[in-house]
Amino acid sequence: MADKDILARLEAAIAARRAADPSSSYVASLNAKGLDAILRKIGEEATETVIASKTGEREAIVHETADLWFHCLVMLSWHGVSVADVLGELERREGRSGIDEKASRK
Ligand SMILES: N=c1c2ncn([C@@H]3O[C@H](COP(=O)(O)OP(=O)(O)OP(=O)(O)O)[C@@H](O)[C@H]3O)c2ncn1[C@@H]1O[C@H](COP(=O)(O)O)[C@@H](O)[C@H]1O
Repeated sequence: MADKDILARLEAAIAARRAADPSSSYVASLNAKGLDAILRKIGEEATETVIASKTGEREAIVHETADLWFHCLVMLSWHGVSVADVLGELERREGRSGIDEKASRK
């Protein structure tokens, strides 16, 4: 079972690598290319996650979802939004049915 603190460690690693040498850091190279490059990768990885899910191959689903989550963390870091902000939003929604939430918006 993986350690749930990996998200916090990965967030710290991404923050630390943003200003590194792009020739030795993928995070730095992506940041150097700019937000559009980060968003393109999220789009690619989201598509690959969908394809993996359609194949039903467990290993591919895990691999592509990890790629997607990683690139979302790079995007959050770009905007200075923390993992805690996103986890806090999920926590805020905890226990409230999506059906009820949607009905309350009408
Ligand atoms: N978790 C990851 C991680 N997941 C995926 N990737 C990289 O994401 C890239 C894009 O994945 P693709 O499958 O699309 O590969 P690709 O087609 O070669 O990529 P492109 O040419 O399209 O950019 C690959 O180079 C992967 O190695 C990651 N790179 C880094 N990390 C973490 O980030 C930390 C800092 O990394 P560096 O900035 O490289 O030091 C690392 O210690 C890791 O913990």
